Amino acid sequence: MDSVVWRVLPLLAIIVSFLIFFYLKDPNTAQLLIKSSRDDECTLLPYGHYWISSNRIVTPQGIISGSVEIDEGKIIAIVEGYGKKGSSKQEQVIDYGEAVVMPGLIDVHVHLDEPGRTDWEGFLTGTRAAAAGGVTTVVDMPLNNHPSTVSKETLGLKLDATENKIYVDVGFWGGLVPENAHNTTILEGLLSAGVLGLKSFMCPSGINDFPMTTIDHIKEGLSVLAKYRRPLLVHAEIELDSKNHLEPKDNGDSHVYSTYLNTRPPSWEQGAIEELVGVTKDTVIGGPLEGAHVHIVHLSDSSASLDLIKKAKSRGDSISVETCPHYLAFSSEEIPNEDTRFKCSPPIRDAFNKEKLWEAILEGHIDLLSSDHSPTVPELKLLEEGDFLRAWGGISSLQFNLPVTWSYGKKYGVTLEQLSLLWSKKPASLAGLESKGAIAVGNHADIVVWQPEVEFELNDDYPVFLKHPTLSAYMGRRLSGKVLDTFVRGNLVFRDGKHAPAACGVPILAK
Ligand SMILES: NC(=O)NC(NC(N)=O)C(=O)[O-]
Ligand SMILES: [Zn+2]
Ligand SMILES: [Zn+2]
Repeated sequence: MDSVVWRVLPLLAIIVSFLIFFYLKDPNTAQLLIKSSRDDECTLLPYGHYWISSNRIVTPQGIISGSVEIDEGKIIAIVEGYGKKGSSKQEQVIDYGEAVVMPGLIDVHVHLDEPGRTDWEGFLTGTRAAAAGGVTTVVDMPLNNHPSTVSKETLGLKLDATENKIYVDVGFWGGLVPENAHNTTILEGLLSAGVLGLKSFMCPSGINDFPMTTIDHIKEGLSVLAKYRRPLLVHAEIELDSKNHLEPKDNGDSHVYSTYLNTRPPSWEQGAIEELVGVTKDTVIGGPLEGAHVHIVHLSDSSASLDLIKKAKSRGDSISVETCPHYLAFSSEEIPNEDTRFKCSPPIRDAFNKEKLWEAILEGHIDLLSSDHSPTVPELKLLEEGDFLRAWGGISSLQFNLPVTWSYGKKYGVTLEQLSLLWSKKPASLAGLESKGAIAVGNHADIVVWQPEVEFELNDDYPVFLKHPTLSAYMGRRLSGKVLDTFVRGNLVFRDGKHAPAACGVPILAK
């Protein structure tokens, strides 16, 4: 008898390890570190196999009336025809009626500031805010946390810090800085450790251990990235003229927004993008940098800068661009004196610029949206002093992505399908998340359910989960588009102002 057991045991071990391997292996380009045991605390639902019904489900094939079947965190069927289900068995159905069922938002530009600056934000507060806003995946920027994420070791610190603290899935960009641009071993170490791509600044970042890169550093970075087929995200502003970098006393009243606006003219964006498109010409198919991709973050200038990007795209360069809700919601004319909540770089420009950004979005020249959520502590935002030149630059907005872009976009005719491309499908493809970004069979059940027609006031009674709600430029606004429920890989992580008891988001690493 004993000898039989000893013969069967190794066989069993092999079978079990095969099963574990296939369970953990995600068909994505990027891999999720999925926990092996199902934890009831991860979801507000008492079941894991269920149907979601609605009259407005946004799918890649258009808006349908029907039901989505979810099991074990995945979408396993989509059936057209409201009220119909795929099987006759008694099953759990969540009927949302007229509420919109859309893929969860993927925000590829957030600064969660952990480890090192959890007084600014943090994984816990940041991802709770994300879940409350229907954002099911965020990709965290490599700076504002301390130390910056510029090596395999510093990525390791970030991964450790996520433990039991993330309510949505979180990927990571690594930093391209002069030190690693010149050292392929460090850079490849960082890429092999799983960052989804790199990010660099063409002007000072405001963070000491995240120095800016020149176009030569960028070229070196791109030649490594070409091999990994991952993108480089660039903060594209160049300090062109030192005259623009005046001290407050020389440059008008620092409590007036236009004083700050004049320090960062559109020519700064244009100058940086000119240098970039001089390099992206080599990313065309058959070019020496084929496989590399440049993504311009937070575009504000909708004139010459955008024209350069359009031209580069039309000749086949691998280049894309994002803009952010604050450039689409606000204009410089309406920013009150001393209201430093609106300070960011590149700056929010005039109303004409904003109109042209919307036009570019609707015509498909801007590929995607991101929040560039970049909070700090109220003291550094200088809310009391109201000094635009000395205040921290960064807008706090992660929880409001969907209602803001819907509320301000409606009058330009933005559709639900366009929002879902801009906030889910395109960001997923930039970050290499093949099983996310669309309501499609086989994908992760990452879903937001919301009511576009319901209006609300962002006042002190509104449940805001950001660490420092007072910093957000959206407070006090009336918005439309209320998030009801948020699902992350089938877990109901947020409903009716409440989060699931446990934080069961997972880190996403590139393979
Ligand atoms: N260090 C930052 O967070 N900077 C950010 N600040 C902004 N956008 O004002 C950014 O993304 O450039
Ligand atoms: Zn930036
Ligand atoms: Zn940023």
